Amino acid sequence: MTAQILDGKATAAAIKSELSARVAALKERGVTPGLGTILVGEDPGSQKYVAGKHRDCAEVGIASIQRELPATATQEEIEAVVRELNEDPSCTGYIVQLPLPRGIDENRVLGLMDPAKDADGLHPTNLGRLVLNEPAPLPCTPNGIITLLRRHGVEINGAEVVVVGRGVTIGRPMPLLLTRRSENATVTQCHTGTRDLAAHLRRADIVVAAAGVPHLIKPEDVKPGAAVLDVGVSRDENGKIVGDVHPGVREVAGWISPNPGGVGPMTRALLLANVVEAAERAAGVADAG
Ligand SMILES: Nc1nc(=O)c2c([nH]1)NC[C@@H]1CN(c3ccc(C(=O)N[C@@H](CCC(=O)O)C(=O)O)cc3)C=[N+]21
Repeated sequence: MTAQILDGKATAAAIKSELSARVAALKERGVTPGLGTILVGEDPGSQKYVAGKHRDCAEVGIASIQRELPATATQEEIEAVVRELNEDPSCTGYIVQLPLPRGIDENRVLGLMDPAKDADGLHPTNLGRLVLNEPAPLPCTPNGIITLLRRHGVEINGAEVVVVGRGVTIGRPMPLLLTRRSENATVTQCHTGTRDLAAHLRRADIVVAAAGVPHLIKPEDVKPGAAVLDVGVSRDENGKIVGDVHPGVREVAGWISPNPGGVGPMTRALLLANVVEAAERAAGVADAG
């Protein structure tokens, strides 16, 4: 038995086509959603991700606002661009591409963003709203993972989920989404301090592997039929993506997300969804999430 594929590329394409229709409806009311990106430094990976986000925008009719600063930019220079996008009415949502260069206080920069324009769902106010069960833009990767599972009919309600990793973009918010009443999963969070990762993995119906450790999840540790989401992005010596999930897991799991082609495209699609939703809310469109 080989696992069925959680096809992030196809699912993201479907979401983008739904978003295109919502963008067209906004434009008829005279509103064009605009996504801003703030990129600091010349990291080729980050440049590639940001370029991908603007390509997605063009696809669904969202305007692109790109701000680039050199790696030597100061805290004040970065904060000035944040203030500029807060004030810019054509920018309905934006992200600060992470990580920022060493020496920059990342949390301070994120805290200065207008929470109503936070397309990543990582502003402290929005993370707080999530904890308090109040409506807020949702963190894109965790939201993408849940959307990917739902659209493939994988049962989340009552499932035992193991999240591996405790990073701010995935590991920490993922359990917050999964334990909402609408998801109703039981979550175990594992991390580098976990004594016996394999013991937890063996009981999991769903594994979210977001540790950034190549091939951490081994076939012998996965429960047959489980859904396994490979979120890790490491690179081998040729620059090829190596995920957190060992290729042998395909023979044991019931569902697996390829990497690339799984969670990455979903992250980008749900980012666009946050931008469209924020523009709808600002335009007073009912039912904006
Ligand atoms: N403020 C902020 N928000 C982010 O969402 C954010 C960030 N900073 N910093 C970096 C990470 C990384 N990230 C990716 C998104 C999509 C793909 C993606 O679409 N990947 C393609 C393949 C790309 C390739 O081949 O390199 C795929 O998985 O199929 C990858 C990585 C968003 N991040």
